[in-house]
Amino acid sequence: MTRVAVLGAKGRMGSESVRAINAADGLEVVAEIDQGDSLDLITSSGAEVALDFTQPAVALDNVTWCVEHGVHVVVGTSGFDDDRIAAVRSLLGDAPSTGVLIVPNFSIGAVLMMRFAETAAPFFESVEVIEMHHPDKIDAPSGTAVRTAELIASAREAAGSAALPDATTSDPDGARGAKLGGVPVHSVRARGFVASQEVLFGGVGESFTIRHDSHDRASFMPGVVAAVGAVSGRPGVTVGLDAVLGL
Ligand SMILES: NC(=O)C1=CN([C@@H]2O[C@H](COP(=O)(O)OP(=O)(O)OC[C@H]3O[C@@H](n4cnc5c(N)ncnc54)[C@H](OP(=O)(O)O)[C@@H]3O)[C@@H](O)[C@H]2O)C=CC1
Ligand SMILES: O=C(O)C1=N[C@H](C(=O)O)C[C@H](O)C1
Repeated sequence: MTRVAVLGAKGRMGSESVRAINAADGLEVVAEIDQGDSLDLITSSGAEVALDFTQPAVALDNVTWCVEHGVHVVVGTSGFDDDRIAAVRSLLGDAPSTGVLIVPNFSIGAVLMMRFAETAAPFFESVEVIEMHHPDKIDAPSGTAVRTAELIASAREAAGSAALPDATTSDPDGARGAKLGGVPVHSVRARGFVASQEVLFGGVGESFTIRHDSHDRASFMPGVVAAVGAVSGRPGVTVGLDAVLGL
């Protein structure tokens, strides 16, 4: 049995993860940690793996604590952009024995959406990302949108793509969205959504849209279980679920 601590255990994702992990073969939740609880519960419960679903402001501190105590950690919390990932890499140093698996989105459809967007990126003149989430989400843009934009920007840079065409000279209210790596990202917060995203590509005479919808948080659970089961066998920092899924 792999012993697992869940951080943010009373939250939307944490509570669903506790149920999914306890229902999975070979995994058991030994610590349910939420706001106000000491992280010492991780070590006192004998957890080998921690799963973080807290909030962006505290997740890096939680990861640091886990690495310093030799506990493998799966990070589901958003906010891990390239700068934060670099901070985790330097925390682990040159000879990491602890695994840190940072997963912007655990759903298989979202993982494929990001992969397909990265593949399409060099082939179109224009690209924009629209993400849609429930209005209780505290951060914007979503971690998935940040990761998608970073992958698109890297693929375009590697291919020597030109800057996106855009004649806008007046945008006092930010209608053209946030620019991440030069890619416009638009965030919608509306009741009825769980997590959705569209990546819109445009070329001469054509458009190409990749869309993914999570209608229920159950969509994240197979990925959560796979990540928690895999992290101890992956020392160092891994970003995304691709390698765990064999993509
Ligand atoms: N990677 C993925 O596939 C997914 C990632 N997410 C991300 O996961 C994170 C959590 O989302 P969600 O479950 O919806 O959020 P919730 O607000 O429902 O849950 C977060 C929980 O963490 C608790 N918490 C806050 N700070 C701490 C702390 N320092 N230590 C322990 N617990 C703490 C909160 O308590 P309190 O409310 O009292 O502050 C709350 O119970 C977000 O960043 C979200 O973007 C969400 C869905 C999928
Ligand atoms: O807060 C959420 O709900 C989600 N957060 C993650 C993100 O910021 O990308 C993953 C998914 O989109 C749901």
